[in-house]
Amino acid sequence: MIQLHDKKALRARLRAERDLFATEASAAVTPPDAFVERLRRGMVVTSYLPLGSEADPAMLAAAAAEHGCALALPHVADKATPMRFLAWHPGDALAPGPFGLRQPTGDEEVTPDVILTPLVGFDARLNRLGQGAAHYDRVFARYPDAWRVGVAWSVQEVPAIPTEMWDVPLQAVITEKGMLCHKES
Ligand SMILES: Nc1nc2c(c(=O)[nH]1)N(C=O)[C@@H](CNc1ccc(C(=O)N[C@@H](CCC(=O)O)C(=O)O)cc1)CN2
Ligand SMILES: Nc1ncnc2c1ncn2[C@@H]1O[C@H](COP(=O)(O)OP(=O)(O)OP(=O)(O)O)[C@@H](O)[C@H]1O
Repeated sequence: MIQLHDKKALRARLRAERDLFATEASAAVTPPDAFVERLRRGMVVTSYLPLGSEADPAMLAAAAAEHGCALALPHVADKATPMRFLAWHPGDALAPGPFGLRQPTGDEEVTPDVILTPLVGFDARLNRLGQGAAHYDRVFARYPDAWRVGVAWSVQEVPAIPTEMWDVPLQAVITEKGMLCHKES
């Protein structure tokens, strides 16, 4: 049985390590060939705008846009309401949301083909630790056919993330060092 405090303590430790890495390193997440090869014209790719020291997926989103993909960003109302993905074009207006987020102002909900996913921690089996609100866990359950790609700094990898019944693993993780991918996906 996984104790709630295990995840809480791991989250706190990993956020601190991520903050340190972001202040000391001048790393960037660039699009690996294996990511670009999966992009097709007309796909919907959801990105996110980094909070604090999160890895920035901007160059992955730019590669997707160059390959004719449509972009979207997450929109949350609060911790309890399910997250939605709203269409967004680079340069479109953003509005302040909860948790210091900047969010799209439109109301065009889209179905994702590729979900670029922020995370607090991951392991080699591509289990993911998030903010603890289960926003992405619920999205993964709702869109099982979307390609689930985590975006992170390499220092966010740990030997094992405690998993629970509802956790849906990622299929790839892209860091400043490249892409980890599950062979079958
Ligand atoms: N950049 C980004 N956008 C995102 C997420 C995310 O993790 N990162 N989300 C993922 O679900 C959704 C927003 N949900 C969130 C849920 C909880 C917290 C939260 O508890 N934040 C902490 C501080 C986090 C930190 O220091 O890194 C807080 O406010 O105390 C943030 C976002 C959608 N957009
Ligand atoms: N698919 C789901 N539907 C409804 N509730 C869920 C679902 N998945 C998880 N939860 C609830 O959300 C809580 C937080 O889950 P968890 O700690 O795994 O979040 P997380 O994966 O770290 O966060 P996130 O996905 O937002 O980044 C759990 O205690 C669980 O009760």
